[in-house]
This record gives sequence, structure tokens and C-alpha cells, in this order.
Amino acid sequence: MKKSPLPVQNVHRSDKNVGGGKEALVKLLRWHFGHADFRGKQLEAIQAVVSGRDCFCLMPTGGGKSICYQIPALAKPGIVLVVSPLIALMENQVMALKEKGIAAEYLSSTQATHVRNKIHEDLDSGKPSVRLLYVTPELIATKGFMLKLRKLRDRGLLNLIAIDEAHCISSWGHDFRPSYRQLSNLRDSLADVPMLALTATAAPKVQKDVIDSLSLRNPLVLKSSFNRPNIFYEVRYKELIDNAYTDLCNLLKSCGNICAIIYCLERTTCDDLSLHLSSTGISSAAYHAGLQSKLRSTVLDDWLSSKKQVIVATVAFGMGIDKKDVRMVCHFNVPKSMESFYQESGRAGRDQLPSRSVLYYGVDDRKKMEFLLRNSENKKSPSSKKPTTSNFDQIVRYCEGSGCRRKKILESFGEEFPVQQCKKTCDACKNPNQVARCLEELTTTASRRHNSSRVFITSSSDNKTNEGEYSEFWNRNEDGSNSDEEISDSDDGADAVKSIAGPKLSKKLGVDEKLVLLERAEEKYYERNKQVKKSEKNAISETLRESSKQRLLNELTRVLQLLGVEEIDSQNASEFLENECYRKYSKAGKSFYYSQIASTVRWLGTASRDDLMTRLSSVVSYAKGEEPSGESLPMTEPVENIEQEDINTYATELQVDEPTQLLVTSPSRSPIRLPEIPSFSEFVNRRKMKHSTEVSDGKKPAKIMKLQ
Ligand SMILES: Nc1ncnc2c1ncn2[C@@H]1O[C@H](COP(=O)(O)OP(=O)(O)OP(=O)(O)O)[C@@H](O)[C@H]1O
Ligand SMILES: [Mg+2]
Repeated sequence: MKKSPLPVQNVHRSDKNVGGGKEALVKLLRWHFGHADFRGKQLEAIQAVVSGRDCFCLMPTGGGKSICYQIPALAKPGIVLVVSPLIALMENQVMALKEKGIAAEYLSSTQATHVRNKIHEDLDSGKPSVRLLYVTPELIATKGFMLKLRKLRDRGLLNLIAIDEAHCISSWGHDFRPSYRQLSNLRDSLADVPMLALTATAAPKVQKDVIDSLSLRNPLVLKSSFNRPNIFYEVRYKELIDNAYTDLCNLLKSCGNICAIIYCLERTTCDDLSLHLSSTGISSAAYHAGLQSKLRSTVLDDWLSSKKQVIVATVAFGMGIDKKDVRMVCHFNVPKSMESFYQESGRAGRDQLPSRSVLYYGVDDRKKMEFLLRNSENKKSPSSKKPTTSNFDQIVRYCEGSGCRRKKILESFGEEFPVQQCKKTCDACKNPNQVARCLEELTTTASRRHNSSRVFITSSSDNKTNEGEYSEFWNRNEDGSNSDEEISDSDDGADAVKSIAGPKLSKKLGVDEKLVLLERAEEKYYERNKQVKKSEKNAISETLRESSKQRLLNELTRVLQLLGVEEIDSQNASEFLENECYRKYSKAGKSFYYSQIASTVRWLGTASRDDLMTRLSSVVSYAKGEEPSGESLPMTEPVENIEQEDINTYATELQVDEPTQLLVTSPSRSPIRLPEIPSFSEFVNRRKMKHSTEVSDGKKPAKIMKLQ
């Protein structure tokens, strides 16, 4: 239901006695939002902008920044323009405002044309009814829209431009958006309209960058403390617990039916972990950019409406999500910087009630992150300012240091914090001896593991070109495909869908992902072309072969480097291995081929130098310019006239026998041997022999298999 507007407020730009407007502003706050009073620096920010002054407002996550531009929109006739980085964020806020009876709208290309037209008509009318208009930075950069804003300004109707999540303008920030850079022109185009920049990113260089980039004029700089006293901070050490999945499950269960967010680095971990939690009765769902956008919306809705309790997500999830009762935010992998950690953990306890931040720290994870950061640092152009490894050191110190966690967080933002004020609200202050013991044990474990050579980063395909897998973890900054009106959020599943439909797969995607997408693309294709023969559907495409080669090459390069093997040419070796899989399985079909590639990648991850030299001996010879020795593993010949039953049995046995878990969790890899997985023809032959024996024993008639 629409609320009638309050009587005209005594608050306007020329008001010399701005403090006199306080009562009126509080009245608006109570009337429209039901809050008793302003929090922290809200009032100061509002009074500054209403009086026409620029303002830079730094408040912690959940601090109540939105009110700082929402109240000014209600204080006098006219419009407040809000620039926001995500469509989802705009939608949420507009919906919430409309529910309160406040005339708010957003403009985005996702809306139906008639809806957009209606908003434009309203803006063009002499007396627009809209009070808050949310837009994307891309739209502001268009000439047509800028013209419209100038007209509004000329009619005295543009009261304020609020830049929400203003840190997105800074490449020092953790969420840099190139499109935000275009906002630098605002000051020139709309010189006399006050600007309000809002962010929860506290790094001093980001603040300066935001103020400079937006050319804020003598802004009132407001900074609130970043302390979140209602969040208990804790670190758990993966090396010191038997199974992190189980530990997390137990932790969640011990807290009851709470609402939680679990952040993971990789999409596959989100899927796996969510499945695991669900299997133990915890209501959870995965959320990442690899999901189709429709599914993501459902997951989000279910979580927001508390149908699902736990969301297991990459960092694609979170910015602007205003769910008050999140009781726990858990980082299942180490975050890339203190800033990211603060933002993400800050999504807990927005209702100010006691909440928890739990970070699972693993040395493997740390190495993986360091590797990725180094890689991204190497790729940076000299002009790029993206922070990488040095920011990561802060979070490593947070985990590996013994002092108060809260102090470490706040000091990393330049805020002094006396330890006694923590009042045992972090594990290091609550149980200092226990934390010290853990750290000691961690040091011992890590150094022991170090000595046993190849120990770290065992869990998955952490190869160099797989950054796409982690793309959500980086700034959303390589999304140069901005349309005029659309937000180029690379955390939108539409990317994935587009790349399925498109002729080429995005270079940003990792190899594993490409394979999955390829498979999905093929499925789609065959769905549409039902008449295509089944055998064709099972065919192994050239693209799939190329991706497989790349996947093997990535793993090989890593492994050869780790083991210091120089005699093997990784390019030749990857082709050799792929060809081996292809020769064995081209006739058995794509699934067999794919599964063999996967086993080979796993084998590479565990192979010793001798294993590699033996299996790849022919490639070793080639690399030295010698004749091939012909001593590589004997090739099994392809199979013809395959019986479906054999395929099924083989597939079942293959799955049961694969010791993936063992490989992933073992600290020392050399003594572990993969049980030999028979090739399909070996398997068929064994069965054939078994059948023959049975026949000769008078049990069953033999099945005739024609083998080449
Ligand atoms: N003065 C107030 N009194 C009580 N609650 C408030 C007040 N101001 C804001 N809130 C509530 O605080 C919560 C967080 O507000 P808001 O979403 O504006 O935070 P934010 O600073 O923008 O956070 P983020 O950085 O995550 O975007 C909201 O639920 C809001 O209703
Ligand atoms: Mg906000």
C-alpha cells in the first residue's frame, strides 16, 4: 500500500541551518522505514548531501549506507539517481522500496520495453513521480541518457547522484568494474549536482582513488569503525582435521538450523560440498556462475525465503544481498585478500545479533591461491594496479598468526584496535593456548610435508590455464563486452549459456569447464535434432579431443615442472596420451573416452618420475631426437561389436575401482599406486575368458566377441 508523502520538509540545499532539518529527517526515517533513529554517520551523510555537499561515506557492510541516499530522495521533490553495479541489487532495492510505498524504479535492458518506456515518459514529464532511480554505469555513459539527466538538472529536479559500491571504480579495489570508470565524466557533465560515494571498502588507497576518480569537491569524508562486534572470528586448520567436509557438517549441525553462506574457490567444490551437506540432511544448494541463470534465481529465492538454509557459493554470490539473519559465513578456501574476507564474512549478522565467521585454512589452498595470484600478477599490464600477492599476505597472517583476529582485520584497514576490546570474540582471544597449539602443529605438519617433495595442491586440476574456473574470484574486470545499457556482470550464468550456444567457447573458461560446456552443448544439439543417429551422438568431436589434449598438457606441464623432468616434451606427451585414449575408446564412445582422459589426468597427478619415463618412453626418445624405443605401454587394440551389457558392467566397475579419495587426501603421494584400470578390450577379453571357462565348466554359453 502506498503511504501518503509527509508534509513538505524544511530541508533543502540553501538551508543554512541544516542541523534544524534533523527532526524532519528522523520523522522520514521512522515513517518510511520504521527505524527509531539514525545509525552511526547516517545523519551526517544525509545532511551533507541535502545541503549540496559532496560526501564520501565509508561504512561497514550492513552499516546502513542505503539510507544515506534513500532519505534525501524523500526530503524534497525531485530525483535521486543511484548508480549500482548489479541488476540483482537494483531489483532487490527497488522491490523493497516499492513495498514501503516509495516511488522507486530501475532502468536496465532486462526490463520489458514498455516498462522502460513508461519510466522514460515519467522522466520526460515536467513532474516525474519517481523519487529514486537506479541505473547502471553503462547507461549513464550513453549520450541519450546523459542528455536526459541534464534536462532534469536544468529543471532543478536532479537532487543527488549516489554511487553505491563506489570502490568498483578503483582498480585497487577487490571488485573493480571497468564500467565504473566512465563515471569520472559525471562531474564535468553535471557539475552542480552533489555526489555521494558509498563503500564498505576501507583500504586508504581505494578511498583516495574513489575521491579522485569521481572528482569529488571538498567532500565530507565520513568513516565509521569497521569493527563488527557481533561476529565471532575463528580459523580452522584443514591439515589438523581428518575431513574438512565432515567437520563443516558437524559444525553446521551443532549450530542448529541456521542460515549460512559457505564460500568456496571453485565451482566444483560448491557442487560437491553442497551435495555432501544435503546427503547428511542439511538443507543446502550450490550457487555459482556456472549455473543457468534461472536455476541461480531459484537457489537465491529459496535461500532468501529460508527454504534452503545453507548456500554454498563462489564469490559471484553476495554483493548487495541484504539477508539479515545469516548466522554464519564460512570460507571453505582461503580468500584472496583481507578486503574480500571482510566483505564476505560481513554478510553475517546484519541484524546485529551474534554471528560467526569461520575460515578453513589449508596450506594447499594457500599455495593454490599464491599460484593463481602470481599468475594474474604476471599477466597484468604495467599500468594495472590490481592488488594481488601483497594483499594476500594479510589474510595469511590472519590465519597463521596467533594474536587477536579482530585486531588483525581492523589494523589491515588502518584502524587501531586495543585487544582488550575484543572481549573474547575471536578464537585467539577466547582460547589462546589452543590456537597456539594448532599453529605449532601446523608448522610441524607443513614442514614434514614440505620435505616429502610433491605434496601440495593435490586436490584438483590446478593448472595454469584453468583460471576460468576461478573467474568469480577475480575482479569482474575482464568483462569488456559492455552493452550500452546492460551491466556486464560476468557472474551472470548467461555467459555460460551464451558460450554453449556460440560457435566458440570463451577463452576465460577453464578446460574442465569447457569440457562440461561442450558436453552440454552437444546434448542441446541432439535434443534439437532428435533424428540424428545415436551413434553420432556418441561420437568424439575434434573440439573435445583438442580440449582433452589441452587438459593433459596442463597437467603434464605442471607435473614435469614439479618433478624436474626435462627429458619429456609435454606437447608430444600430451598428444601421445590423448591418442592412446582415443585409440582405445573412439569406438566405445565419448563417455569412455572422457573417463579415460580423466583417469589419465589423475594418474599424471600421482605418477613418479620413473612412471612417467616408462609410460612416455617413446616421447622421451623423440625429445632427444632419437628413434622411438617402442617401449611404451603396450597398446590395446580398439574393440568392435561392443555389447551394451559389457559397456555397462565396465562402467560400473570402473567407477567403483577409482581411488580418487585416496589420492586427494594423501599427504605423501609417491607410495600410492593406482590399481590398474583395465582397458575396455582387456575387460571384454577377461570376461570372454571367464565365459569360456564357465562354458567349459558347463555353466553358460559363451558370448562371441569380435575383437580386432
Ligand atoms: N538507522 C537504522 N536503524 C536500524 N536499522 C537500519 C538503519 N539503517 C539501516 N538499517 C538496516 O540495516 C541493514 C543494512 O542496511 P544496508 O543494506 O543499507 O547496508 P549497507 O551498508 O548498504 O551494506 P552493504 O555494504 O552490504 O551493501 C538493512 O536491513 C537496513 O534496514
Ligand atoms: Mg549497500
